[in-house]
Amino acid sequence: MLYPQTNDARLVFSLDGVWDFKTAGETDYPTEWTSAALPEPIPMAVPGSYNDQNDMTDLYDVYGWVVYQRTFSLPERTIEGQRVVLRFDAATHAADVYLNGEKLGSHKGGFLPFEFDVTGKVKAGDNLLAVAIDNRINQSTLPIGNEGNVAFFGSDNAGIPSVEAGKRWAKPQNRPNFDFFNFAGLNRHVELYTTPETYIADVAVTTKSVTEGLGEGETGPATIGYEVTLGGEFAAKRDDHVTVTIQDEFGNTVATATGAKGEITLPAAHLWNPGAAYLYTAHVDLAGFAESESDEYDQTFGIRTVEVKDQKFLINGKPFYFKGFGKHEDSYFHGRGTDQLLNVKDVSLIHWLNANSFRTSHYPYAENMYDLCDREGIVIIDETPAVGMSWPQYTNKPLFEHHQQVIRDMIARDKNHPSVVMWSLANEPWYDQGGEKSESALKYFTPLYELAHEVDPQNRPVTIVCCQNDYTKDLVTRTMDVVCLNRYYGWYNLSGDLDAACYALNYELDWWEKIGKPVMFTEYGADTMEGVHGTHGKMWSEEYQRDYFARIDAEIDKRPWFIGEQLWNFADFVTIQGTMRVEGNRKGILTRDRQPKMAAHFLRDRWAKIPNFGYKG
Ligand SMILES: CCCCCC[C@@H]1NC[C@@H](O)[C@H](O)[C@H]1C(=O)O
Repeated sequence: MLYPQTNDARLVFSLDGVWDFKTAGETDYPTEWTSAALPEPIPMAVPGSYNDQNDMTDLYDVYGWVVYQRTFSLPERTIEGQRVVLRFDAATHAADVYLNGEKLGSHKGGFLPFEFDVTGKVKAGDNLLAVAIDNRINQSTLPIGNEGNVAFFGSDNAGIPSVEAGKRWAKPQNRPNFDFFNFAGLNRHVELYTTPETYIADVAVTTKSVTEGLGEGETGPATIGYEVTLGGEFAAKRDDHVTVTIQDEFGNTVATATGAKGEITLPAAHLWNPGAAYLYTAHVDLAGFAESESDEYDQTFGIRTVEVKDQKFLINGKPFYFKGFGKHEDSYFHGRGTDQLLNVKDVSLIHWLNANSFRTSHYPYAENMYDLCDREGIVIIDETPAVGMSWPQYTNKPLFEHHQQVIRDMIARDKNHPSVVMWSLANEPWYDQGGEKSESALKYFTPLYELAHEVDPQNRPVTIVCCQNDYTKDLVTRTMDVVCLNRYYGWYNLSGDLDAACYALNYELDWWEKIGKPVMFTEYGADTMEGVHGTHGKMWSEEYQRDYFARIDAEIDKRPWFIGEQLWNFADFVTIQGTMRVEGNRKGILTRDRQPKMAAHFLRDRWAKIPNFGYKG
């Protein structure tokens, strides 16, 4: 799905700003709110989660529907004879969309874009846009919500009559089976855009071959593939009207081709590398017989290959070592709302830390973060919102079909980003119960692994991120291209005892050595309250977090097939309230307002000495 672009053939109108907002019911919303002005609305900024924007009411406890509304006006000359599309970069978690009182449709899933063709429905002059959003999560949504009364890390004294009576009496709430706050609403940009009636619907660029072993700044022959998909009335007859011009990062034309699909060899290609990005632009031109069939689109891309081979993760044929973290889209006031300034600051902190990568835990992030990483040479593991799953889900057919759609949509959106080097199907699905439960997980995830490989034009590696589990009974993780481990030896188990933690880690790594796959950490860490210290750092102290990484890293350094260390987490982040969380999860090596804890300085020094390539030979 192409990101909206303004050019000679297209126009983009942002619908961001302050909308009207009102909370509605648990299971529905008043129909009249979709076609007439909201009664006594409150202001709500878009993009942004609604939860933290108003202190007159507790929007952290919303369970069910809210309604956003705004009017907008368009001049006749900009929409006449054009295709007009209404696009949501995301709406969390489910949305019903109405334009001038007519329901355009619905969308399920809170982290990927969706759009409606509103040609002939949007009018010159004033239009009323109403969006109803449901924040409920359950056993059939991604992410997963518990349908009982306890969330992930929630506490309970089940069985006590008074407690059970209180649970029955309590007002319904979301019970996330995941460890991040369920921020909701119009978290990302909303826009209208126009295209000609026959238009460029999609562009896919792949790297077919490169000259391996090039040093930084060196060039060599490379071949790329491209495929342009057209849409609209005359799409089927216009493939030969497509021209593709490849421009280097200075805008100079370095190659051209005609036809909707083909290969182009550049004799002196600059490769995209971690820490040394180089972006080209594929300028796609559709020259129809009339203006209504003439379109253009600029698609940036990077020339690089990705491959798993001999227990190594190769980028442009060189063994890459992941240095980084799991992150969250999480910040004061914005909640999960997209914030380009924070993205720019976080990327500067990734550089400051001498890191080179992160995982989009635990959902696809906003597109502008991937664009930033493309230009900054930062590597991304792109993850679906499948977090909190366990064996009842593995036979849930509607959920499986939704998971398939999420994988298709995520890859369709992110396929051209050179920063994206691997897809993660899920985070910490519980699947080590053995027997038919472990088998049911394998039956669920194997087709998803195959689907990701099938729908990705670049055929990148595919993984799944497994939690601290009985790895001998986990039949799924070992089938992935890369084994991604979330391990908390010394925190959630063998707590405070780093000697025993290292022993146990090596005990498990000896087992993985026999599996013959590349292995990396996608999570390891310790909750840390900034300002807590000790001469013999105990848990929650800054010294313990530093010692934790120092000790564990010394062990993984001994394993040549251990290809990366992504710790948990880049920064502190908000979760549900509970006995295990103090204003959220404190495993950040940075505080939520991005100040470094002691471990950040240790890691910055460690990672300064670890090269992007060849660290393990
Ligand atoms: C009992 C072992 C469970 C370990 C689970 C560790 C969790 N992984 C997923 C992340 O979203 C959580 O924040 C992390 C944690 O709790 O800090």
